[in-house]
Amino acid sequence: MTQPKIRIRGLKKAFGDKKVLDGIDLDVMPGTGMVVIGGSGSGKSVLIKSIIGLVTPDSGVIEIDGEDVLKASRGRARELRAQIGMLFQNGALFDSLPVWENVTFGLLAQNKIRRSAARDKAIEVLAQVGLADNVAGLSPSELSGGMQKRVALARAIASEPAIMFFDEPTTGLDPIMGAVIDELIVDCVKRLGSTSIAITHDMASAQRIGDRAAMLYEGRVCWSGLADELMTSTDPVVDQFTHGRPHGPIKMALRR
Ligand SMILES: Nc1ncnc2c1ncn2[C@@H]1O[C@H](COP(=O)(O)OP(=O)(O)OP(=O)(O)O)[C@@H](O)[C@H]1O
Repeated sequence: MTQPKIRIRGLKKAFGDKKVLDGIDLDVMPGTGMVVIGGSGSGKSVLIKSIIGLVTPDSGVIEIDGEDVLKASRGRARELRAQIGMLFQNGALFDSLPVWENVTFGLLAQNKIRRSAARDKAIEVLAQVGLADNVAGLSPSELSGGMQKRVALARAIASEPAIMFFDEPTTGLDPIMGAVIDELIVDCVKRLGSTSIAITHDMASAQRIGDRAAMLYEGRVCWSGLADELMTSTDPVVDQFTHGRPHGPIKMALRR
């Protein structure tokens, strides 16, 4: 049987008395794309942050290539996590640095590239996301939202990561630019043969970039299946969420 690239079992995380993750089980098979959906505050970001090491879970297992990063030595956990490239929701670009330095930031920080070669490398990666040479010297603040997403994607793929995480990659983009970014994501992931996890609220995007999908609800994966089945699922929670129905099993915490 093929070993999952990422295997999560019984993952729990509470903040104070608030149980955010309450026993997450998830398998992501090598070379496949998993989309994680769920309401605001359902723990999608906490899940991703637990995998990349920004949040320390209370208990559970997070295996990468069959090794539990939560039990591994600090050095080994860092090695396993070094395979991960991340596209943050807001791009997380540094306005104080030109685009080329943003793109090669991780490579320079890990001494994977000489500074003298960084600009050429950035131009090469920028071309893969459809950006011209002259963008390399600009500040991120001079770019449109769509171009910033492309730069952030270029940074995420620069180290050719075996695993890629995308946190709401199309949020804030118009529908056409959203579809263009999704196409770039699918192309990049396919070219690199990477395994991916994407968080999204955009069902069209979920179906474009995901092979499989998992829905978080009440701290657990309440449903998982093919991304193509998201809109036709008869699961009442998935049906309410994907169609944005105001009434159903999901009770929204309304502010008074
Ligand atoms: N460091 C933290 N300290 C305290 N509470 C936190 C912390 N990080 C997350 N939370 C809480 O955990 C819950 C889940 O947050 P998370 O960001 O994972 O939600 P999400 O599903 O990604 O939501 P959204 O779709 O709105 O981005 C929220 O109630 C949030 O307030």
